Amino acid sequence: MKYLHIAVGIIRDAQQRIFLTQRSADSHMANKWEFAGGKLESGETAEQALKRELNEEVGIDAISFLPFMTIEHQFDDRHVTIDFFIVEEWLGEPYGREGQPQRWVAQSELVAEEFPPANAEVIARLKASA
Ligand SMILES: Nc1nc2c([nH]c(=O)n2[C@H]2C[C@H](O)[C@@H](COP(=O)(O)OP(=O)(O)OP(=O)(O)O)O2)c(=O)[nH]1
Ligand SMILES: [Mg+2]
Repeated sequence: MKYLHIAVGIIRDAQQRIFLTQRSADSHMANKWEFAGGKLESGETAEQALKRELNEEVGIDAISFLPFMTIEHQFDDRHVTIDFFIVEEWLGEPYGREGQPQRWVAQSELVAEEFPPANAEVIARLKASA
């Protein structure tokens, strides 16, 4: 079993819209929509990984972010711990820097089925507070 620690950013603008990107067709959870982020590298904190991944994947420099929740999820082939952060201040304009499709969605209109199953509780909490 693989054990992975992931840091992801829920990028939210002043109109309460959230920035999503689509996972590639050849990745785990292929074609699902996600919050940008990825695996912690050795020696990194979740916050450091978050900043690095947001720069690599969506081209922004995160200025301030707050922990939102941590989820443990068992997939068939891996166990993941995901630290979700709300990101509300950044430099630059987010875009799919690795060529991945992107979109902004109103927080109240997020659809849980579009995301990996690990995200269900996070989506429910975001919608409940929208
Ligand atoms: N980024 C992200 N990953 C998620 C979310 N929900 C969820 O279950 N995951 C899972 C999918 C993957 O198994 C893992 C994230 O790994 P990743 O493939 O993005 O890792 P990475 O960016 O470091 O990519 P790589 O270097 O392995 O290509 O977490 C989410 O909302 N965002
Ligand atoms: Mg990633």
